[in-house]
Amino acid sequence: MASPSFRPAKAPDLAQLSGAPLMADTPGKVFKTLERRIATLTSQLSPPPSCPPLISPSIASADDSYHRIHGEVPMKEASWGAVCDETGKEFTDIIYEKAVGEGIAKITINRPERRNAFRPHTIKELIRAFNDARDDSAVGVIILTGKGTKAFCSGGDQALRSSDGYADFESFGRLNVLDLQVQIRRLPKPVIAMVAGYAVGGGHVLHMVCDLTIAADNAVFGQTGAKVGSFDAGYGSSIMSRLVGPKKAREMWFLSRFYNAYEAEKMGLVNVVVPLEKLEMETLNWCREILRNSPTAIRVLKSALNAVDDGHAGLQELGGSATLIFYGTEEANEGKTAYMQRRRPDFSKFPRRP
Ligand SMILES: CC(C)(COP(=O)(O)OP(=O)(O)OC[C@H]1O[C@@H](n2cnc3c(N)ncnc32)[C@H](O)[C@@H]1OP(=O)(O)O)[C@@H](O)C(=O)NCCC(=O)NCCSC(=O)CCC(=O)c1ccccc1C(=O)O
Repeated sequence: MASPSFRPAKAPDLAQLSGAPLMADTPGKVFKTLERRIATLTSQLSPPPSCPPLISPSIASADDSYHRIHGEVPMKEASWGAVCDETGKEFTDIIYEKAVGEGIAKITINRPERRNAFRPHTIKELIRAFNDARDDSAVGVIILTGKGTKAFCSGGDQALRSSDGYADFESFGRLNVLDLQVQIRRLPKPVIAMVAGYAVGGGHVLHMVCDLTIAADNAVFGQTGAKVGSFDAGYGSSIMSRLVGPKKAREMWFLSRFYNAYEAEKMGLVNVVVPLEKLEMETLNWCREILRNSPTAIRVLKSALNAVDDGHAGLQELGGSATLIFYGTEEANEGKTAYMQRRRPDFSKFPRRP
């Protein structure tokens, strides 16, 4: 992104400054008045001296012990291995891959001829892939993306929309994308939306429920519901309002406009915008940085960041992580062991910390 530049402060010409009283005054007074007016105009044209630059210099490679110890992650392509479904069959609507030797899974919506619009079957496959990635303890981060460069996802397949949801191979409709949203939100590993092209309608909601969004410079974001007769009154409204603020959220839903990647970044919808050709490399970088960090810290942080907004379900997720950690302690083990040995547990040696 180009660095913002302020217009240089240039001295205004005298014609601008000429006011009737100037001519009648003594030269000393005229000079002082001129000086004051120039100072006022100059202060309006140039940034105040203490104003920090809008883009702060990167400290990613600062020369301090923190950076010397942690260093930078290797910049290299991933080697992807395809994953079949649990019955050994190939997925049809998605591509599911894992990076060889790295804890990264990549799930790609594979309907580029429909701008990666999803049908119920697509969602069922996505749910199965996300379940697998959750259960695989070698996986620490999951990328969600769309096939090709034209679209991340254009929402529900409108050709399959009926009076009770979306119907493909069944005689009744479904809105099963809502189950997928909940699954991503509760999944105890970070999910990163890697967005090239359109992320609109239900596709826009999908990127919003992901933990992070890396956008290519060709990405386009927006809700179309008010134009196509649909709305997401769940996460699609509440998370958006949290991300961009209530006024902007109303604008996005009521007007159904599209926003380019830089506008989306400014609104807080995406974490970073990169050139299209660098999209996957940048996303891999973010994944690798996350993978260097404590998985338990990240698990608890994700549930903590969602807890208030997700109400009881959010607390349950956070509470589940607390129980998981507690089970690993001697104190918890004493309770279980005592039960198994049919004796009274002895918790006396465990501190009652302040
Ligand atoms: C995305 C576009 C802006 C791209 O425009 P363009 O590049 O010009 O391509 P097109 O020529 O329009 O499209 C190529 C091809 O793809 C077909 N297509 C694209 N999008 C869809 C779609 N969503 N459904 C069906 N088909 C689609 C298009 O028809 C073309 O096919 P041809 O055969 O070649 O003609 C533009 O395509 C566009 O505006 N698309 C529609 C975007 C949209 O309105 N999406 C639906 C929003 S509503 C929704 O997603 C609800 C989802 C949902 O299930 C839900 C319900 C209730 C609560 C919550 C949710 C939720 O959160 O998801």
